[in-house]
Amino acid sequence: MCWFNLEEENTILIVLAGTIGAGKSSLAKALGEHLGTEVFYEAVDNNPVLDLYYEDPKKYAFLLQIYFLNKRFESIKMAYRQDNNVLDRSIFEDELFLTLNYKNGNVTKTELDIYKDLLANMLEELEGMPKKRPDLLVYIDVSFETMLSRIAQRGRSFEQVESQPGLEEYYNQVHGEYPEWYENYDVSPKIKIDGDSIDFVNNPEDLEAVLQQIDDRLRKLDLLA
Ligand SMILES: Nc1ncnc2c1ncn2[C@@H]1O[C@H](COP(=O)(O)OP(=O)(O)OP(=O)(O)O)[C@@H](O)[C@H]1O
Ligand SMILES: Nc1nc(=O)c2ncn([C@H]3C[C@H](O)[C@@H](CO)O3)c2[nH]1
Repeated sequence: MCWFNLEEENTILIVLAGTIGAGKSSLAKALGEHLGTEVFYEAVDNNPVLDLYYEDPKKYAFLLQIYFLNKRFESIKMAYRQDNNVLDRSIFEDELFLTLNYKNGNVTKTELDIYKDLLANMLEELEGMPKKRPDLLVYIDVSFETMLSRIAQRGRSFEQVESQPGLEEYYNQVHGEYPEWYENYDVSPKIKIDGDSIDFVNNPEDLEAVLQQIDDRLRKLDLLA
């Protein structure tokens, strides 16, 4: 497999997108192996705010958004500077969570405005970098039922609906935001993967088919030999 980019910098940057539990980290890992390159995972395990947010979203929403924004900015800056890269959720998805937090009364209008200003400022900085945007966004689409079962299967304690029934409505909201977000995403070419029927985690043939689908798209974009 030969990866090369005919564009600026000789690199390929793929970003993964999709709702909670869609399979982004899993596919990012597989793509990283396929590409033979680094994967920038979302900051979850050492995140000092995430579990607090799930306990008390009103208190911690703004802090969590700033935390993720900072981490995502750091990751994409590094990815833009390095060779081929895969990003498990990117800065372009940040506003989706922020807007939902605003709708739910977890951040104030002032916090929303300050955050949006900061995000715009950061995105402007990225425009000044040698590589200006991802080469491809891979969106994993799953049904709400699949989302819930994957969250349960993965088993992060603070995400479990069993211990906090109110979370089901939050997950429904997050899930509901994604179709429009994907339609409106126009920063780079994009591709949608059916994460319900394709088991790229346990079925090697399904994984091969997904990688093939992504390779084909990269070829059409003249990014892959
Ligand atoms: N296509 C799939 N088929 C079967 N199982 C899957 C699939 N995708 C993911 N899973 C499983 O679902 C769970 C969640 O996957 P993963 O952590 O990759 O999701 P994620 O999109 O990165 O989630 P988050 O948004 O919370 O970071 C894991 O247990 C994973 O093994
Ligand atoms: N509120 C909020 N804002 C974000 O920007 C954001 N990004 C990710 N997450 C949550 C979802 C998963 O539980 C977990 C891993 O994706 O982290 C977020 N939560």
